[in-house]
Amino acid sequence: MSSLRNGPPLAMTGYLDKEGRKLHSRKTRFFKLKDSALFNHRRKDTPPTWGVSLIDSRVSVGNRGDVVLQLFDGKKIVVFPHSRGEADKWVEVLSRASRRKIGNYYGVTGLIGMGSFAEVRIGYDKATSEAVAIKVMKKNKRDSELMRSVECEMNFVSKAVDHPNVVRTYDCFDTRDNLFLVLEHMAGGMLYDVLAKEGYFSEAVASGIMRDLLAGVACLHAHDIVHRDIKPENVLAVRSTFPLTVKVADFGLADFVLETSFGDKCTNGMYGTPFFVAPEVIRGEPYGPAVDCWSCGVLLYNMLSGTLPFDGANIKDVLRRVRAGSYEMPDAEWGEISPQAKDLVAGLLALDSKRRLTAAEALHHPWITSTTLSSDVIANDRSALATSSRRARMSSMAIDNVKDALDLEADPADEDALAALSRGFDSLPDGGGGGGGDKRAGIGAAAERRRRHASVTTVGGGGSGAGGSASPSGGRGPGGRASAPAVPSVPRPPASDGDGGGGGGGGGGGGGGSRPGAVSPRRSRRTASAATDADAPSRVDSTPAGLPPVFSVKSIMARRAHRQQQAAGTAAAESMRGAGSAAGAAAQSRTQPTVSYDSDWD
Ligand SMILES: Nc1ncnc2c1ncn2[C@@H]1O[C@H](COP(=O)(O)OP(=O)(O)OP(=O)(O)O)[C@@H](O)[C@H]1O
Repeated sequence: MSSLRNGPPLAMTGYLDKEGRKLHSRKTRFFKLKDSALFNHRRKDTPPTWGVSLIDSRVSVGNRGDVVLQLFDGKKIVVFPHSRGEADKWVEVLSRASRRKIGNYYGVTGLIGMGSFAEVRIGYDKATSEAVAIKVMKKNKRDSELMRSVECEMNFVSKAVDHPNVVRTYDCFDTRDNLFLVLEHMAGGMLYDVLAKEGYFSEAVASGIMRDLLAGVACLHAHDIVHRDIKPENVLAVRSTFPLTVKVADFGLADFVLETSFGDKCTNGMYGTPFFVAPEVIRGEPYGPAVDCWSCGVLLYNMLSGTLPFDGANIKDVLRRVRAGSYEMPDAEWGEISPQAKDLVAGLLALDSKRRLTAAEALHHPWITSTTLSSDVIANDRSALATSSRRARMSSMAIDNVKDALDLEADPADEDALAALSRGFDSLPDGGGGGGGDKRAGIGAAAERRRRHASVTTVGGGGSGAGGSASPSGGRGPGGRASAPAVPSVPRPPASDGDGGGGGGGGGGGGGGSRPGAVSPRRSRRTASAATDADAPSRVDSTPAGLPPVFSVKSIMARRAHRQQQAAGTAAAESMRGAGSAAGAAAQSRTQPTVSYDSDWD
């Protein structure tokens, strides 16, 4: 935390004798200072009985060896430290706490956007006038998810990660009611909004973006941090002009990996976004940094083709496909894409996390290191990328329920619950970003694709890396390279708009340039199979042998609870219908601008 501009959040604890307000009797209490908030505990190990904000308070030393705190709202607290030295320390740190007001250092101008747990504002550093982004999380102790997110962000800040591809945290102010993170302002906004506006771009552009992303992820992993939520919305662009520089953002799900007795590094918990989540997370296994590499693979697949590798009619379907790890590379979208690019996708989407490329390995992949990638635009229209990003975001709300849905699978009595879940998923908005609601990158697109394309390459599934048959790079379907859709022959120049991000605009034209003939070395560590199959989604639905069963005591309890909720006619099914899940409803209510923190600024 030492790299923060105005110092790390303050921390101090100790027993003090507190003088009662009326009778002036003294009681020994444990006090905990957390940046600008002071908490009173009966004992060290009991929860706080009260907490006050010290911002704008006055701290003085009384003539009885006491420390007097005059709070901004007029209240007075008198405490007696147990020694003179202790008193000096408390006075010093409490005085600093009284000045830990974000408004003393940063000004705020407008709203950039709202996340599930935070709102992000644009602001400026009062000392330098430099633009900053200020993420405000309003603490709500009853919202355990939110509090966990606050904790993750704080833990991340404590690691003081400093890397050109990780969004910098300049400052952190932890008040009684809010957490303020002052971040490097990413003027380009969300990567996918920039790409969607561009519509068509080359492998060279995509490779540069992946290099940045992988470098950021590799740095996190080197610090033993697993991001756990790598998805398009969490990849931000420095500017919206090309060449793009992107950085990893949002550490609200980040966790530290622990060394297991087997020497593996792992964490656990059900987190992520269905389209981007790794199979080991769905299987409820302990997992590690490899989950981020999987998500990078999904993102790369999506960025190159404009479609998602694991798609389906509902979330359950999507997760089933993720769990099977089998995806297709239809020639219509992939025919034009180089074998090296496909090889990297396959390396990152290896079902077996131990055989998956690490971020550091991926950085050395020929498609990333090559300086001769084609700068001809790929004929896939990616103006719907922002749309797919938004849908992924909405669906992230439902993941806990989806786990239950997977568990419910075998029980016909729960069909209603599943139907409700599917309805919730299907009712997710298509989003409006960019190219006029092209659903190709969204839910249900897989089925549509299968209908349209007779020639596909199927990768993964039953046992990646099991011994290397054809690599996906070489495993084209019998139809060979499909001809690209007709597009204007002149490549579009890169957008030259100003900073500030942008909603996804229309696609625009693109040049269907020829690919360089280079062929990458094939990875031998995964299995790939070519197949021609226009209408056989079931192939990817089978769970590979060796996966643990999804039934658990927890799932049985969840199912029972679900039934009880249904019987009582309560919220579960309704909220799933409305927002994708019960969690969705809670998250939805969070999207209202509720943060009130005037006293911290003024
Ligand atoms: N450093 C930044 N610079 C510019 N914009 C940012 C920055 N950080 C976040 N944003 C934008 O602010 C908005 C909210 O971001 P936030 O990280 O809270 O949530 P999210 O990633 O969109 O969603 P969630 O937390 O629900 O996954 C997003 O539009 C995001 O692009």
